[in-house]
Amino acid sequence: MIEFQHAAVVAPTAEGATTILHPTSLALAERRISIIGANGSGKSTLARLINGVVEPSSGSVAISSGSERLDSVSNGAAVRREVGFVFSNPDAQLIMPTAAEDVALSLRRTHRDKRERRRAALATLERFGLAALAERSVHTLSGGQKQLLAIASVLATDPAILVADEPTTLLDLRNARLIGDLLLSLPQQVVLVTHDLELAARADRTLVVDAGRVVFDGAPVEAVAHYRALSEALS
Ligand SMILES: Nc1ncnc2c1ncn2[C@@H]1O[C@H](COP(=O)(O)OP(=O)(O)OP(=O)(O)O)[C@@H](O)[C@H]1O
Repeated sequence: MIEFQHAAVVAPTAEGATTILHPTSLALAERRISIIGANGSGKSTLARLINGVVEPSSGSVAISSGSERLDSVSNGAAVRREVGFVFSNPDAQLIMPTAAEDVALSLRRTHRDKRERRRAALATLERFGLAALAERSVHTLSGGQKQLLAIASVLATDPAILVADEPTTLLDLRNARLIGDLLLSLPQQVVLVTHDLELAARADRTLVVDAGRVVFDGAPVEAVAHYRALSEALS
């Protein structure tokens, strides 16, 4: 479960301070949650609060399971172990020379022994259909393969939650569908920020963000209709 309690984000600007996210309270328990909204509305900020990359200026964000509650600020390191994050551009995430080494890097904490770590990395690649690419330089992979590898690297340590910020934006139709299908079929709780309204509509619950506020929270099909109406009102 992801809990926002009056979480707000205010950023300093030359003119003073600007509110990026107004106080927001949410209890997110559904397995697949999508977040939609216009450019600059605050979706990434909302997503980044979940793993503590962005800290709330007031209020709190926490993940909980059973009686355990991990605050994104005071338990930041533990939260980041439980919340994997995938960006739209896999180049920002893939830092090792080969695919196998990149997955192994994610496993450095959980698998201290080098040979064990490599075995686990290869097993992860196998699980995502990437075994044949294990020794390939990540620079030679296609955009779709890179994104799949970035997701595999994040999921290698089996986080409880996966937050993906526009993971299909840079992909062609086929790869966008492939990655979208994969994300929605994961056993993890998935929070998906996307401009792909078809994909967003396949979630269990959808948040619509507008000008730093969650303006709709509910059934995906109704959320998409709400967002379309908002966009039309502006044009
Ligand atoms: N650290 C910061 N300082 C000042 N302004 C910021 C900061 N971070 C974000 N913003 C502003 O807050 C607003 C929301 O940004 P955010 O990245 O959350 O939007 P978004 O909905 O994810 O947009 P997009 O769809 O374009 O990725 C934007 O106007 C952005 O410029």
